[in-house]
Amino acid sequence: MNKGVIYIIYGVSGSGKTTVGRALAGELNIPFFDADDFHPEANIQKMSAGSPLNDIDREPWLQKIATEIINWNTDKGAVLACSALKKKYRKTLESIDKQYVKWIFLDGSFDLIASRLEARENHFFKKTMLTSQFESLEPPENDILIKIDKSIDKIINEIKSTLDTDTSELGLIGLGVMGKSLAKNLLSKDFKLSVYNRHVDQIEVDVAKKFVLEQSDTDTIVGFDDLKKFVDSLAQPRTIMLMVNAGKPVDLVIDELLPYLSEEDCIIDGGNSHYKATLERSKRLAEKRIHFLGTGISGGEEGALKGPSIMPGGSKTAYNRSGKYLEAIAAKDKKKNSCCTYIGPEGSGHFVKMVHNGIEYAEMQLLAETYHILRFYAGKTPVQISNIFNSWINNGLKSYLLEITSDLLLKTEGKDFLIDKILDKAGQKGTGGWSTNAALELGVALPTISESVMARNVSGIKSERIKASEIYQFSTSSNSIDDTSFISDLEKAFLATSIINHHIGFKLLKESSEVYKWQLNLSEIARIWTNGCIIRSNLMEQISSLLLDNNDTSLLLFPEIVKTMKSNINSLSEIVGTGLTAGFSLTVLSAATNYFLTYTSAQSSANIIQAQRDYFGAHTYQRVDKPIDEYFHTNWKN
Ligand SMILES: NC(=O)C1=CN([C@@H]2O[C@H](COP(=O)(O)OP(=O)(O)OC[C@H]3O[C@@H](n4cnc5c(N)ncnc54)[C@H](OP(=O)(O)O)[C@@H]3O)[C@@H](O)[C@H]2O)C=CC1
Ligand SMILES: O=C(CO)[C@H](O)[C@H](O)COP(=O)(O)O
Repeated sequence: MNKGVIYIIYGVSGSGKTTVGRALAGELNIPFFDADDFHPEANIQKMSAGSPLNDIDREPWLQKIATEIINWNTDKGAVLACSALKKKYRKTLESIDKQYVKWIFLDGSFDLIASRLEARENHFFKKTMLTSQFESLEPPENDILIKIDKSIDKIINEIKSTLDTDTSELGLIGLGVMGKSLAKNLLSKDFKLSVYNRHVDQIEVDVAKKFVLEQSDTDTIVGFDDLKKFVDSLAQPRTIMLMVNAGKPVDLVIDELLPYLSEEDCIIDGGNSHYKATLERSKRLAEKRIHFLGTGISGGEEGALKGPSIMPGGSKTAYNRSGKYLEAIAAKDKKKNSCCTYIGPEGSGHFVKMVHNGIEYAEMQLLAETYHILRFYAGKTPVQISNIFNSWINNGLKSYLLEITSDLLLKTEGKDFLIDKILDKAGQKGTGGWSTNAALELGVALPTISESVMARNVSGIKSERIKASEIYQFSTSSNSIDDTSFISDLEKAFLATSIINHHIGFKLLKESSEVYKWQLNLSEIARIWTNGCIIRSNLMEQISSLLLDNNDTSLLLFPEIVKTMKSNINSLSEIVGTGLTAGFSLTVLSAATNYFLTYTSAQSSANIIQAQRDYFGAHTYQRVDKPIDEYFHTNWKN
């Protein structure tokens, strides 16, 4: 482990060493010690009798403190209040490497300190000794000098800003797509930053230093490819943000960091880590008294630069200390509140981000299907489809994903649309699949999201799809259609599916909150998703205000939503029927329709499933005409 810094607040009696020392220790979250508590009894009696101590009296006292300083240095550091008036006393106290000792001298006039001492009661030090203290005082040399004729808050701020001149308040590891944007965002908010990127011979050389040189103001950022120097450049307790790829890289970086960290330091993992991995990391780091904030960040490269949506979960102490950086760089909602909020205990931040991405997967698939049917059933060009999407935006369906899809359709390469040049195999990094696994574990239905994952999987078997299409020779039909009513139905189907998808995503959040006892505030989660993130939309604004009134109700049961669904659901069924008949796969639109029809059916087909289970496996069933806690088995063959 790295060594802790000892901050020694010194000056004559009455200068405020104890008050300032305690406050500074609180700010830095390290222990406070008063040198007076280490006096041998003989010294206390001598001082109480009004006799000044001589250097022989002081020697065992200073030696005892010097030994304590060595101990505190191997732990997480400390703040010490000590008169230390003479240079030789200060030399005795400097029992550890100089770099770990910060001397802070409290400077006040005789009159000011005398008036403060007069106001003191029950203290063994008498005002008459002040003169000898001033006589003994040898002026400080290169120490931090703080004038005490101001409030305690101002004194602490001054000490902190002076200490901060040679340290950064925040460290960021990983200057990839997200790391670079977040670093620029943090700099724009005037935070003092150290950045680190690994060195890989001939591949990754001086990445951080080059990044620093590209910035307009290089005074507030320092770049490193040496991890120890990076850690040493940070103010303690440290806050270090990781923006590296999820999975093994996160553990590798944490393992490399650990030898240099001290207790109370905080690591923020801003990548898309799996929530269970975050839970494990939190436990492992808590054993070393290091805080961990598993933090979902959404907004892509541009969002990270201009203001993402941020979902931190984990140590509340760490959030209280380091959350200010995240809140400052996050996007702002319509009321100018930060789109960053403390989500809940360990793992919850990354769970919420995972569900965000699950909703994102289904919204993307919905847009892909909508584009596909407009292009190949309704025969629209990319430009016409872009215009249709824009008209939907103007009608109130505004969402980031709809906007970028409308935009990307206009991109050309020579005479061609770029969209036609892109291979139809969708990639994925896992968050959609993780959401599906979580839903299976928690027994939640997640059809729109899981079907979007499956659609990406099927898209991946491109060569087999080509072979199958040649064997089956199915053709899609594009009968002459009534443009206006088809596009109007599609718009309604799009809205209905999007509502169903959000209902499904929020149900997963609700169930996780109950099972893991996270007490998720769903309205607040929807609020921080109204800006900065990939799934920001008008619908999210509505969801946030609906959930504000009732955190427990399923979305599809809110009267406002019921009204919207009632006027759109027929169009959804209509579009799915038409599309499937015409030979188009509508994975998410169908999944949403099926979910909705099951969800709104008082009588489902599951009685047949129960009868089958009991028939072949004696799994028992409940009856509609008997109490719910009674189970029955039938001998079906007789
Ligand atoms: N891109 C996006 O839109 C979004 C991404 N995320 C998440 O943010 C995280 C970062 O993503 P992104 O910036 O896009 O990824 P990049 O691939 O652009 O950058 C990854 C960074 O991690 C570093 N890194 C990788 N492995 C190691 C290692 N073993 N030791 C040290 N450093 C390592 C890389 O260093 P080097 O340059 O040396 O390889 C690089 O700086 C991921 O978890 C991602 O899922 C979250 C929201 C949006
Ligand atoms: O988190 C994100 C946005 O919110 C990322 O863009 C995410 O990595 C996209 O996921 P995938 O690559 O699986 O499509």
